[in-house]
Amino acid sequence: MSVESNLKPIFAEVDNLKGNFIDRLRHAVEIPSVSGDETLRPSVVKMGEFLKSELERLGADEVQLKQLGTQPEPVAVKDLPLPPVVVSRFGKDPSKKTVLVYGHYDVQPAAKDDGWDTEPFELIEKDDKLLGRGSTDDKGPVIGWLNVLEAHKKAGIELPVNFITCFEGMEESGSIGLDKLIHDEADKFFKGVDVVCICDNYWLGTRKPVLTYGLRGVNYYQISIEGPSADLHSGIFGGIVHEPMTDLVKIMSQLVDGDGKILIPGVAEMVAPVTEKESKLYDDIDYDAGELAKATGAEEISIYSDKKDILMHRWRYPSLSLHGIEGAFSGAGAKTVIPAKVSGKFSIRTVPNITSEELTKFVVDYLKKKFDELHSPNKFSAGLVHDGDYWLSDPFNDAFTAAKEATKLVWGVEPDFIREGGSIPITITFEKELKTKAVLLPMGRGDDGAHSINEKLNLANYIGGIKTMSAYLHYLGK
Ligand SMILES: C[C@H](N)C(=O)N[C@@H](Cc1c[nH]cn1)C(=O)O
Ligand SMILES: [Zn+2]
Ligand SMILES: [Zn+2]
Repeated sequence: MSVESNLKPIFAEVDNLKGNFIDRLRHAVEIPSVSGDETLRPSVVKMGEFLKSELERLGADEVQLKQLGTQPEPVAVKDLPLPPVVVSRFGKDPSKKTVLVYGHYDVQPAAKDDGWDTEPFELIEKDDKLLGRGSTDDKGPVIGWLNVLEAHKKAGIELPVNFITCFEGMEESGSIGLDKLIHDEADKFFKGVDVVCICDNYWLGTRKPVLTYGLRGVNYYQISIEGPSADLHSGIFGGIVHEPMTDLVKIMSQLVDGDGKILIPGVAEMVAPVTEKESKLYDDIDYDAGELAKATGAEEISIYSDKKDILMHRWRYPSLSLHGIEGAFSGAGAKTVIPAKVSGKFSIRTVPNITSEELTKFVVDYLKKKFDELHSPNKFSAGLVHDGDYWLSDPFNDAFTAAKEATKLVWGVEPDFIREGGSIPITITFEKELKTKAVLLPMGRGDDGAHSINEKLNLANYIGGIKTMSAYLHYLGK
């Protein structure tokens, strides 16, 4: 039978089971598995357990919750258990290829007060969209793989490949512990993997499907400044003490300028120069510069207006973003406090040929120099919180060719091959440790609002994504 005729009954089941698939995602979204919030760690664990029970129900030959020990410093809660990695296996036929699918079941924080129109941990169906935290990043795709298994089962069609899952619960917090697990399991649970398929990014725009062959890395830093032993009244102490927050803001303001230029010496010099061949690749990408305004919801905030400039600065140049200040007053009202200890958080998205070690040296030396220039008596410390490498692959290998065929079958167009500005640091670890290749097959759209308020997944992308994932397995296995 041809791939296409094998897929027909599976696609029919995907359409039939739409309601069940939405309910499965609803259940997942209702578990607030925020890895960055230590108080919600039990929910992250619960989400891992939910996936395990679903995989068992779907007939896995083996499902394990791999424990990763406790979370290393900095943590507020001592001996905080890391969420388990959910590994499972369907089939072990030596005549078939083996595909490992990776996804993450943790999510970014979300609160209605941040400006959401609906409760973030409730799945709302509205205007053919599924709204809720994690709908696109990354519960939709993770649950999508479970749905692929169910559609095969209901259609009575055997999986065309051996299928392994690796679903983690710490991706949004640096994938702590996963590198070691992959290393330890390379010759055990993950032995013989031919392709790693990752569905954890998005189309570039809203109309055309894409396949992704490059990611930026990310280095996350924290600067802490500590002065008085407790917060102080600014009427009593303002003007007569060195304030930690003032020191911190001065330092943070010297990291990047208003045009996105990183002010830390040495960083720009590490970036690989643009070749003529690379420069030409951007010309053919289907991207309208106007999509940037739509995706941000603001007309005038983009630094660049030219398509090539936008894409290059998103994919192949580093960027530095300031994320927040822990310990600072941030509520409503007008509290007149001098915070005693504040920690500034920022990250740098990395690209070829930046190395994490060299970058961290440049960053920490610069931060120390800037603090010394303040002549402040406050206590200063700075360091790397977590890092993960950039990734670049060959979009013409057989793993990408199967993904291209699957995409074309489902969406009726050839996908664009793109890079991505975000980071999935574990991609490179899989490739190195399992001596294999990875493919990024995104489910959601560029305007899904991952990490933002009102995160959504279009129903068409959810259902089309499940069909594309199914087709991918069949083209790969043929
Ligand atoms: C692209 C992916 N869905 C994602 O959102 N990755 C995160 C990874 C990360 C690293 N530190 C914290 N989160 C990202 O790119 O921010
Ligand atoms: Zn993600
Ligand atoms: Zn994310």
